Amino acid sequence: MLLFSLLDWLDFKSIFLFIFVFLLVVDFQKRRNPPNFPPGPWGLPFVGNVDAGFNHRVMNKFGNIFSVHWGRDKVVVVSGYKLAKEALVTQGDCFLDRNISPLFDKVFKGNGLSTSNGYKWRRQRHFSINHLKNFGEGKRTLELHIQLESNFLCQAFQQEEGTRPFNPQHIINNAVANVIGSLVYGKRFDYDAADFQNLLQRMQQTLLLAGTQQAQLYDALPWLFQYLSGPHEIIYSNYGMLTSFLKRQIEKHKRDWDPFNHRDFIDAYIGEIDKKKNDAEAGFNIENLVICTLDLFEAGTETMTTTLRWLLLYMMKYPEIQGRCLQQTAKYIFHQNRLSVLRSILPLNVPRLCNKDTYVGGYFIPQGTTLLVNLSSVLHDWTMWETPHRFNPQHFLDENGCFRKREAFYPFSVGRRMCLGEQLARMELFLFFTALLQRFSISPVPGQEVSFDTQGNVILGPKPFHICVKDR
Ligand code: HEM
Repeated sequence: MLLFSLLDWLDFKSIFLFIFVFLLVVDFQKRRNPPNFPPGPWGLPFVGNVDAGFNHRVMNKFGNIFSVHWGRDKVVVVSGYKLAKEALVTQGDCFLDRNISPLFDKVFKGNGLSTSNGYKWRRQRHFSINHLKNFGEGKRTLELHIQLESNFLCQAFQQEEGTRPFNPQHIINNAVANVIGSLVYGKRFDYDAADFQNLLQRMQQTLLLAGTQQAQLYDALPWLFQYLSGPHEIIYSNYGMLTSFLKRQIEKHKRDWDPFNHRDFIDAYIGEIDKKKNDAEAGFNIENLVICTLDLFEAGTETMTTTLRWLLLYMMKYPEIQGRCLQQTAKYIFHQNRLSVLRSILPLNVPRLCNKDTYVGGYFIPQGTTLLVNLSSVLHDWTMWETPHRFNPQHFLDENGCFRKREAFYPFSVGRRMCLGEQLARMELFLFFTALLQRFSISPVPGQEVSFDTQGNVILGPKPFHICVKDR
């Protein structure tokens, strides 16, 4: 009896061992790189180089081009101005598509602006850029919205004025969300509206969780991790809330839609659904409208909040630069609306997928490879900047104090898939920043060092901090 059970057990053990070895061999075969593929560090079986510590900061030590494995994907990472430009501009057409991770694919399903590809992406992007232009530069209404919102922002700072330190994050977040909200669904929310605050906090939480090691593991082995608990559950519940909020806005717009008066993005998009009803491939439908609005809302809120928070930190750290900004109505930092803060808040671009065999930096990149560009490394490239690791507004000024354009200014990325909201972002940063600076002097909490410690992997923000403001 005992012998039989032992044999049974041995059998089970050997079958298990056989399957494990077999899977290891398959995994090894799958990971074998073609000749002249960029070299890279060895990763663990099945999950590859998934590691929360493996972010843009440690990437530099592997050289300007290297490869890693992230679960199912072979990923090539390029750094430095020369290679980033080659990949994003010269070879840009080979890397036009996005590689959407399983975690996000479940929500976006090939829709939206940052997560669609091919003809659908081209039509959606073209429509959105036109819309931003008409509401922004053309009609000037967007500028008015921003100015109106900057009054609310200053009022909120005013309430905190004096010696009481406060964390400006949620006020700024609400202000920038209101700008994108006025553009997308034509509405702003007060800074003490609890439901809206909750929504914004969930959006922040989602981006922080998306950069964690557990989220990377989900992407490496989605078939396993979808049955286990982890951050993906919170991420999906947050997206559920966000999309319900946007669906409610869309429903309201549908009810009182007027073909002769398009107040915002949703109105214009509903009109486009009708115009494009014979072109299903272009993807103009309500499902896609939800995802496009989600995309604009997400892409245009946390990025802006984080940049403005960095600006406040730099102003506190360098009071003499704050003084010079004020004298020159902030043109010292923002000449011709150009953001000259040497920080890449999105250290890596949104992953691209190679759509045909090509070469970058002499290395072979086969179709199907994922490309990541280390944008942060371009902003810290020794060959392009005089003092790449110092906050130095002189980088953008010539010897006569006039603005000079810099080739390696890549925070919005470059090429056909670069940031769609760059013009809006520049206008908004300029107007918010100058409004705050003209009204208040900004200083650190007495006795506290200004810290540039960061948090987040997807968006690189400062850790929460407090400021003191005083009426000028
Ligand atoms: C300081 C502010 C911002 C920064 C630094 C920034 C940066 C970026 C970067 C690096 C990308 C990825 C480009 C690539 O893959 O090569 C991107 C994409 C995108 N951004 Fe921004 N962004 C900012 C503000 C905004 C705003 C305000 C909007 C909304 C209007 C926006 C909408 C988008 C969209 C929709 C995409 C996806 C574009 C596509 O895939 O075709 N961004 N942004």
